[in-house]
Amino acid sequence: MACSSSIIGVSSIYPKSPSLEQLSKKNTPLIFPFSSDKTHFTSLSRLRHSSAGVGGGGSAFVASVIATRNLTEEAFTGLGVFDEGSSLEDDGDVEYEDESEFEAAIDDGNDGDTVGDDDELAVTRLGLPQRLVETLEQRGITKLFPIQRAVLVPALAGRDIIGRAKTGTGKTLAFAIPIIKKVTEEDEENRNRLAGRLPRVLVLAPTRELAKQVETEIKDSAPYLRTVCVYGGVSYTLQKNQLSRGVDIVVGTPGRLIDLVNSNILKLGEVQFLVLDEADQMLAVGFEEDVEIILQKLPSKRQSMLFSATMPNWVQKLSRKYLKTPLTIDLVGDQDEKLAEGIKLYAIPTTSTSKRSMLGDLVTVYAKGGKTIIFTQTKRDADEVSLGLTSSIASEALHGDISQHQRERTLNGFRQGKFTVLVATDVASRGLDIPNVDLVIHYELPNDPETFVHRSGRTGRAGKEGKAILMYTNNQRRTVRSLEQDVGCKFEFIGPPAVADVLDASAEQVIATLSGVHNESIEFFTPTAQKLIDEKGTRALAAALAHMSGFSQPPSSRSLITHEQGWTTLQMTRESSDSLRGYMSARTVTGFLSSVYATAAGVLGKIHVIADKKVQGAVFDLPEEIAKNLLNKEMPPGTTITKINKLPVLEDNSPASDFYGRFSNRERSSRGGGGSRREGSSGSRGWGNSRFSSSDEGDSFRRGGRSGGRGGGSSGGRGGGSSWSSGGSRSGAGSRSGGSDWLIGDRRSSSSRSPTFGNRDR
Ligand SMILES: Nc1ncnc2c1ncn2[C@@H]1O[C@H](COP(=O)(O)OP(=O)(O)OP(=O)(O)O)[C@@H](O)[C@H]1O
Repeated sequence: MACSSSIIGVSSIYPKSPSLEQLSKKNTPLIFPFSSDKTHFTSLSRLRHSSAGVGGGGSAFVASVIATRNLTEEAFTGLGVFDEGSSLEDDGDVEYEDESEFEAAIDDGNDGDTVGDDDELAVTRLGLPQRLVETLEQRGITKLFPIQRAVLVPALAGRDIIGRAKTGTGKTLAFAIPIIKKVTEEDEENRNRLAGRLPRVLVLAPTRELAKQVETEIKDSAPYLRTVCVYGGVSYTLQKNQLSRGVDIVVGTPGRLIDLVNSNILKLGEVQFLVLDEADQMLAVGFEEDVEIILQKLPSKRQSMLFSATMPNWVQKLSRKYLKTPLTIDLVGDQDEKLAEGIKLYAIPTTSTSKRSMLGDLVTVYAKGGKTIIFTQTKRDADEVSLGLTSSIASEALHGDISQHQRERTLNGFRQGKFTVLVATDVASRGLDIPNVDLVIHYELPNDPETFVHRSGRTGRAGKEGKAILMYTNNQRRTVRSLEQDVGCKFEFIGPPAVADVLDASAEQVIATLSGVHNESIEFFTPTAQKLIDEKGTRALAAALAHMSGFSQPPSSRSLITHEQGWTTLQMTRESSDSLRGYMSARTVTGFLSSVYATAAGVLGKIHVIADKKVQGAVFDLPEEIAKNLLNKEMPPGTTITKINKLPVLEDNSPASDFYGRFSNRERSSRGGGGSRREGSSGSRGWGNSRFSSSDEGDSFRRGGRSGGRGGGSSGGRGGGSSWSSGGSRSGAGSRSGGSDWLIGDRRSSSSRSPTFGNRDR
């Protein structure tokens, strides 16, 4: 089987596209080493034809022009017009001493005719079948995204491909477009293809939701082809009938596919194209055995494409065994930044009591009425968080204990905007494409950086903007910093939303809600409204707005530290000339309060010292009334006490810790939960190791249980898969394993059921 492979590095796109002919030559080792230390819009890579390569020796240079840091027009610059006639040899055997020399040559040589030409990505200019172009355009897809452009030429040339790109950058169409083109053209040549035809394309996806999504994307792009989606949890009969009527493309999860093959309902003998989507996730949900069984049943003469966020050992083995001289197209590579651009990241310190109470306010202020996905670690938390929110914001839970039918209804309802907050376990973190999700909240730290990337990637898709908020507890601070390093991102550290911001955002949302009220209803209420305005003026409308926002009662004060209602956070600072200058501590605050207002000292809540060494100060909580009294007292000269709306940066006096979500190895081992069906032995917290996702997904639903079975088949130490690309900050301790709540039985959530902020009564 195949042994050598070729790599197209970070967004390696050519000033002149390699020709179909060239890319179809299976032994051409096209090596595009990508540099990690450069802006990828300008970084260049050297292409060196090995002696075994076509074109016989010599060397040429090829630009690695773009990065998928974002999907701006700039990102597309330099892709070059799709040109089947051009070839790498056209660049000649010119040696350049360094990249800048080559860059200059590229600039000179291009004369602006290939670089930066918007039209070069236009779907109308790619030689695609007219029917496909029309449906793509109807869907608003007029230009290819980078991964699609990068895959198109080699895929059309028949190359096997391993692909990787950031979340939401269009990987589905990257494989779908060339396959649809080929299948469509084959049909145009052979108009007598019989009804009852056997599938020519097989797409494997790790979850039902993903399989359905891929099916939809393909059906929407090529409604004239027969595409059937098969997955467990629903009746065979419909799928059987659909298959028996003849099919071009089958998309499915491995478990149900095997069942259909074994019962002779699905025949794979004519499959020409295989796609393995989210291959590493197949491993994480225990599908490796099933996948291999299916691959062994496929005709050996076929084209295969494999998309995977990481390359754990199993995926590497799979590609070596079942792919022929694959071309690797890696648009992420060693880039520091693993997240799709356009996602603004926030981190907020919380406690187990405050996190739930501030959730509603975070959604109100940061999503502003748009769609939000909240990720929890456990199904129980997903249920509880959703239930807790529902009193103020319409929300639904999504996890593996919910029936397939209900899961589909929930997802559809969320897509259609029937409710705005989805609370999900990591079942929804991979691949789900829900348009216009404005906000992702990590209610708990993910189990590893990669889960963080996938969860966050549910927003900011297809070049749009989005926000993600990470909730963490004080002793997870170090992990948050590690996450920044691992993912190559920067968090803006925020505090709980201020009352004024929540009120403003609520009012804005109410205004948006009002614009959706039907005219007939408005007419019905107009006489009463007129009467109220005559009697009370604008206060009548203000009262209605307050009530609709959930604030019939005045918002009560709450702590900026714990978010608890009825508390006020005050700040105490001392002038440096003060005779007591020196280190400010909790004891200093208590002592001071005892001397000026003993009652306050007796009921003091949390105290934190301000981190800035230039400021001698601390913040502390007092019950609302006591705080008011204290503020009315005269202070000794040099000391100031004020009410604050935003926390300053505080000293971290908690013990350092370094672990990811609750079920990262490290934490779970401390609770002795070693009985996971998937024990990750990989030594890295980072990218590229075997993944043992916390996902409670996959056909574990289908099989009605999660014990043993295939997941546990390969015992113990499966880890240590080599990372996808070397270098970077990938080391670290404690890869997670397992992590779904079946591992911990009936653990109760530690979160309290504290009400949401203020006296919201919705
Ligand atoms: N060329 C394009 N122009 C406009 N929209 C596009 C284009 N290609 C894909 N899209 C849209 O972008 C969205 C994201 O695509 P897709 O789900 O394939 O991303 P992905 O890379 O597979 O993401 P993930 O890694 O999260 O699974 C989809 O809604 C898709 O329809």
